This record gives sequence, structure tokens and C-alpha cells, in this order.
Amino acid sequence: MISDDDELDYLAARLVDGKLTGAPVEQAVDLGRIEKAVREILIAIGEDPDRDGLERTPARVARAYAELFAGLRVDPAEVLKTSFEADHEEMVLVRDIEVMSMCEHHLLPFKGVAHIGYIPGPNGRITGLSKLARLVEVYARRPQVQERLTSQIADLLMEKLDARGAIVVLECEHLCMEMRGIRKVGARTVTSAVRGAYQTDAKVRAEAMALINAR
Ligand SMILES: Nc1nc2c(ncn2[C@@H]2O[C@H](COP(=O)(O)OP(=O)(O)OP(=O)(O)O)[C@@H](O)[C@H]2O)c(=O)[nH]1
Ligand SMILES: [Zn+2]
Repeated sequence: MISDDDELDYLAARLVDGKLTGAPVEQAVDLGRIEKAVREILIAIGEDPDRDGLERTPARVARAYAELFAGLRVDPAEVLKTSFEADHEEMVLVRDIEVMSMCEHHLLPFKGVAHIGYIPGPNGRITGLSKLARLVEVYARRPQVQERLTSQIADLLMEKLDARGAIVVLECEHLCMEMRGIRKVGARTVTSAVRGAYQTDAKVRAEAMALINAR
């Protein structure tokens, strides 16, 4: 059994500069329980969990899940705590931020890119560019559906930065559609969340979409 809390703390710390506010690690991820469950799965599929190659697999999977779901232990608001006053009231847009998450229906990965834009409000704040990517990490490292991942990012930007608008577009491929079920390799799911000025002003939205699509 693994009880290496230090390593888990380290994983979570990588998400938000060591500022942890989520549930205590031992409550959030029960490594021993995952190990037992994975051993059961191996038996259920007709494997021998004690054979050489599989002996340490339950422990490996437990560690992997702890990392894949580390976002559950992190408060996303922490990511945007460091923000700056700025005169800039124009759009800020970061394109092609890597997204890797786990679909909550099958616990299979989906991956792709996120494009995130916002417009600081008159009394609003700007944030460090890297924080947009960290926000993706925190929300993606949880059991997710792409739609919720998209809107959670947009909502938090509006709330914490007092933004005049936020736009989030995700383009992802879901392994649950590729490896199993319908088996359509390469189908990309595009989701968007528009808030504030991006919702009310077609010109602002068009400008963002042009920036997102410019290659
Ligand atoms: N809306 C949404 N659906 C998703 C996402 N990830 C996976 N899915 C879908 O979730 C659905 C679950 O459907 P169910 O019919 O309950 O499960 P299933 O029998 O495994 O579905 P199939 O994949 O069609 O075989 C599937 O259509 C998946 O393609 C996501 O991020 N957003
Ligand atoms: Zn799925």
C-alpha cells in the first residue's frame, strides 16, 4: 500500500504554487482503496493480478489517479489570487493551451486545446498569463465533461477578475469515442462559453473568434 503523502502534496503543489486550499490529501485520494479496486477490476476481466507484470499495477494506477484528479484538492480561485491593476481594457487572449482531462462517463481521457480570452473591466484586474493555463489544469484534473470544463473557466474569470467579458473555446478528442463505442477516430468536439461583452456584442465576439482561428 502506498502512503506517500509527500508525493501527493508535491503533485498538488505543482498546480498552484504550493497554495493548497482543497480537502486534505488523505481525504481526497484514498490510495489504498484505489489499489484494492484496481485489483478487483483485474480479476473481473479475467487477469491474474499476481502475475509478474501486474503485481505493482494497482499501486501504479492509484498514483496515476492521484495525479490525474489532483485538481479536486485545489481551489481554482487560488490561481487568480495574484492579479494586477491595469489600464488595459482591451482583449487578452491566449490560444492553444494544452488540455488533458478525464471524461466522467467512462474515465477515459480527452485531450486537445483551450483558447481563453477576457476583457478587463473598468475596476477589473488582469492576471498573469500563466494563470490561465493553470486554471485549465485545476479544472481539467477532475472527472469532467467538456462543456462544464469550458464554462467553469469562463465563470471564474468573470467572477474573480471582474472582467467585462470572457470567452473560452475548447477543441478536444475523446478517447471514449475513439477506442470504444462509436469508434470515430479524430472527431473533435468544440465547446464554447461566452460571457459579458462576448455575449452582448457580436463585434467583440467576432474579433475573438478571428484571433482564435488565425493560424
Ligand atoms: N456532452 C458530453 N458527452 C460526453 C463527454 N464525454 C463523453 N461523453 C458522452 O457521454 C455519453 C454517455 O452516454 P451513455 O449512453 O450513458 O453511455 P455509453 O453507452 O457508454 O455511450 P456510447 O459512448 O454511445 O457507447 C456518450 O455519448 C459519450 O460520447 C463530454 O465531455 N460531454
Ligand atoms: Zn466518455
